[in-house]
Amino acid sequence: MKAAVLQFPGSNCDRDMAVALRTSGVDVTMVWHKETALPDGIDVVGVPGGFSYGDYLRCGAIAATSPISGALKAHVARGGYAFGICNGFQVLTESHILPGALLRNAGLKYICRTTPLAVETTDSPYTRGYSQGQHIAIPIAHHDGNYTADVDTLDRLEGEGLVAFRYLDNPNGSARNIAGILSENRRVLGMMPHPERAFEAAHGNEDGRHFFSGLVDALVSA
Ligand SMILES: NC(=O)CC[C@H](N)C(=O)O
Repeated sequence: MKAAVLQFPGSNCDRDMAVALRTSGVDVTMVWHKETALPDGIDVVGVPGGFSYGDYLRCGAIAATSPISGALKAHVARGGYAFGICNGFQVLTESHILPGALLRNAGLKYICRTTPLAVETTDSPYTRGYSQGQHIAIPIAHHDGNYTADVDTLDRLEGEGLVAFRYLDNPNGSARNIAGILSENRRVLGMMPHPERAFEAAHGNEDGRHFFSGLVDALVSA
């Protein structure tokens, strides 16, 4: 199984994402933002966390117009798999690959801590490694994690079971406690918490491991 991990100037979770994927058995190629094509035979694209382009304009807004973003949009339009963590989620909403937007945290502060989540659906490659309703603890580190969308979109996401994760403590003011969502075809996921930072014993928490092992199981059997 092959993955591409995108790298923008200011990405800082790209190597963590690659380590989590590689440790899960995935062949990973790092792809610089100036590339206009993804490597051949890619099964999934990872859009990592960080501060792409210094968070200028809005988090993820400039990355959404970078050369590689055209290839990402084409990959998703073809039904390809992709996931964005934190700044990656912001890139996916700014690219209009996923609906809604990530606003400044309600408390106006950067928050860096581990937060409890509920797994809202197991019907996706990213969440199938968990059980329905399972409570997990995953680190967050962001200042713009306050998920918002219009009421119709929020109703649709909930009605179609496209909310992947919900905060149990809503640290940032997100609408309906949403921490992560899926695309309509369930092949694209965006989430603010960082499963790659809770991946191995040295992290003191391995709750993020099943995100990657579930993805590998799903795509190997796809
Ligand atoms: N860890 C991250 O990816 C942070 C995303 C973004 N820079 C924010 O602070 O909201």
